[in-house]
Amino acid sequence: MEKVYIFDTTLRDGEQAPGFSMTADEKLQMAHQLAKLGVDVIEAGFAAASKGDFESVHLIAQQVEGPIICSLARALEKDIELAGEALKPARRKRIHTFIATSEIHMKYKLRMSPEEVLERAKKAVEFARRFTDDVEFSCEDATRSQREFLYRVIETAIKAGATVINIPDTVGYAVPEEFARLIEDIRNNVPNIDRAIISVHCHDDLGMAVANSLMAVKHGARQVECTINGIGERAGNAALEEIVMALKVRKDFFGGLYTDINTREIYKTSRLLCRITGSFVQPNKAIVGDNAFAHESGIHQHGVLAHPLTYEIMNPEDVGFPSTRIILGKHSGRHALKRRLNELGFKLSDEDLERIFEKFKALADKKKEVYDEDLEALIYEEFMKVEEEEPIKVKHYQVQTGDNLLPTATVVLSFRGEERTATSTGNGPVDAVIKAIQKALKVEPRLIDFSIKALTPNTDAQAEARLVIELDNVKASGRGVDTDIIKASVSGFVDALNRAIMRRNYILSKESIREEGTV
Ligand SMILES: CC(=O)SCCNC(=O)CCNC(=O)[C@H](O)C(C)(C)COP(=O)(O)OP(=O)(O)OC[C@H]1O[C@@H](n2cnc3c(N)ncnc32)[C@H](O)[C@@H]1OP(=O)(O)O
Ligand SMILES: CC(C)C(=O)C(=O)O
Ligand SMILES: [Mg+2]
Repeated sequence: MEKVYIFDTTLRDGEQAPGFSMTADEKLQMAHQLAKLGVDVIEAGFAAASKGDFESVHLIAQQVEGPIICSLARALEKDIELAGEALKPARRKRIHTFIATSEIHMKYKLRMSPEEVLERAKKAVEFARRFTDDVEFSCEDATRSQREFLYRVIETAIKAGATVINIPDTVGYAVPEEFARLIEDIRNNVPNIDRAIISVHCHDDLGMAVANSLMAVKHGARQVECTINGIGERAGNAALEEIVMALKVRKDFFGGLYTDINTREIYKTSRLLCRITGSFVQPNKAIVGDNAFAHESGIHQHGVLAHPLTYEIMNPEDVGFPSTRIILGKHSGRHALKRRLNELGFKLSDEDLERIFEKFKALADKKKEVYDEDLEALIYEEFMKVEEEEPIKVKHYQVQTGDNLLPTATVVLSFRGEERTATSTGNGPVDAVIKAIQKALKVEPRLIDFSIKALTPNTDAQAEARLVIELDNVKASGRGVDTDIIKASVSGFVDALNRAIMRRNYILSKESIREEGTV
C-alpha cells in the first residue's frame, strides 16, 4: 500500500478564480474544515500577494493543526522571505516556490534566458531552505516545456534542496497518456529524482485535470494538488473529491494506492466552500452535486430500490452526502411511485395505483418535479369524493408580540361551516397561533417536521413554511407561502390539517366506519 499525499490549494489557486477570493476569517474557517477532512498540505495563500493574504497564511499557520501549512512564493527573495515570515508559527511548514520553464513564458513573460531561469530556481530553493526543510519547487507550464531543459531544472532544484517537485499542467493542455509519459520520463531521466516526491498540479481547460492527475499517480506521482469543487484559475483545478473517490472506488485499478482523506467530510467541506464563496456547484457535479445520488428515471429507480449498487458505485454516506434521493418526475415508473405513496401512508390496490399512475404521468408532463403535496392532491381528487371542500377555513387571526410581551394569538375559523374561536399564548408568535388553531379545533396533532425558509434573499422575501404532521395515525404534509412568516405558517399548518382530516375520513369511509361530525 502506498500513500498519495493530498495537497489542497483551494485557498491559493482556488481563490485566484474571479469571484472566489475569501477574507482571512473565511480562509481560516475553510482551513479548519480541510484539516478535519484530512488533507496533508494546505496551501493557505500567497503571502506576498497582499497584507490580507499574508495575514491569512499567518492565521492559519497559528491556528490550524494537523496538515503542513504552505505558502506560495515567486522565485524572488522578497516573496520567499514573506512566506517564511507568515509561516513562522506553523508546527509543520512548507515554502512552495516556482518559476516558469516553457519557452513562451521565459521569453515573453519573464524575459529571461533558460540559463537565468535555471540559476533563479537554484537560488530560490536554497534561500527557501533557510526558513524550512520542506521546500517544494514547481516548473510552471511544465507540460509545454522543452524536455531536456525541464530535466535539468528539476535536477538542479533537488540538488539545491527541494523535497517535492511539482509538475504543473498550468494551462490544462495535457492529455492523460501524454502526461503519464511525462511523469515516467522524469522518473527515468532525472538522476536524483528518488530524493524528491513527484507532485502534479493539473488545470481543467480541456476537462482533463482529474484524468491527468490520476494517470500521473498511476505512473509514479505521489502528491496531487487539487481543490474542493475543482475551483481555480479559469476552468479550475483538479477536483479533490473526484481524485480521492476515484482512488478509493477504483482501488482495483490503482493498485494499492490510498489517501488519508476522511471521505465522510467531503460533502460538508464542499458545501462550506459554496456558502463562503456564494458559488454553488452544478447539479450534475461528480460526488458533490445535488444530483450525484438522485434518480428520476423509472428503470434506475426500480434498480436502486431493489439494490442501491445497481446504479450507484459508492454509498452516499461514504462522502457524507445526506442520502440517495428518488425524485418523482415524468421519467418515473410505478415502483418508485408506489414506494413514495406507501411512505406517505397510502396503501393502494394495484387497480388504484394504476389510476393514480396515469394522473401522475399527466401531471409530470406539465411539471418538472412532482412533490408529496402533489401526490396527496392527486389522491384526494381521484378518490376523495367524501369531502370535496377543505373542512377548515381560517377567517381571521390576530397575534400580539414584542420583546416584553407574552406572544398571544386569537383565531377565528370555520370547521365544516361552523364558526370557532380560540385564544392561546405561546413560545413565540408562530407557536401561539398554532396553539390557538389546535384549541379551536380540539385537536393535538404531532408535529413531525416544521421548516420556514425565505425564497429570495430580501427582507420582504416570500417565506415558505413546510410542515409534516400526524393526526390519528394519519400523516400529512402542508405548505404555505407568504411575505408574512406567521401567515405562511398558519396556511401551511391548516393545509396539513385539512389533508390529514380528509385523508383520515377517506380511510374511514373505505372501511365503512366513518364517524360523522368529528374533526
Ligand atoms: C500559475 C499560477 O497560478 S502563478 C500564481 C498566480 N497568482 C497570483 O498572481 C496571485 C498573487 N499575485 C499578486 O498579488 C501580484 O501579481 C504580485 C504581488 C505577486 C506581483 O505584483 P507586481 O509586482 O505588481 O507584478 P505583476 O503581477 O504585475 O507582474 C508579475 C511580475 O512577476 C514576475 N514573475 C512572474 N512569475 C515569477 C516567478 N515565478 N519568479 C519570479 N518572478 C516572477 C513577472 O515577470 C513580473 O515581473 P516584472 O514586474 O518585473 O515585469
Ligand atoms: C504555481 C503553480 C503551481 C500553478 O498554480 C500552476 O502552474 O498552475
Ligand atoms: Mg495553478
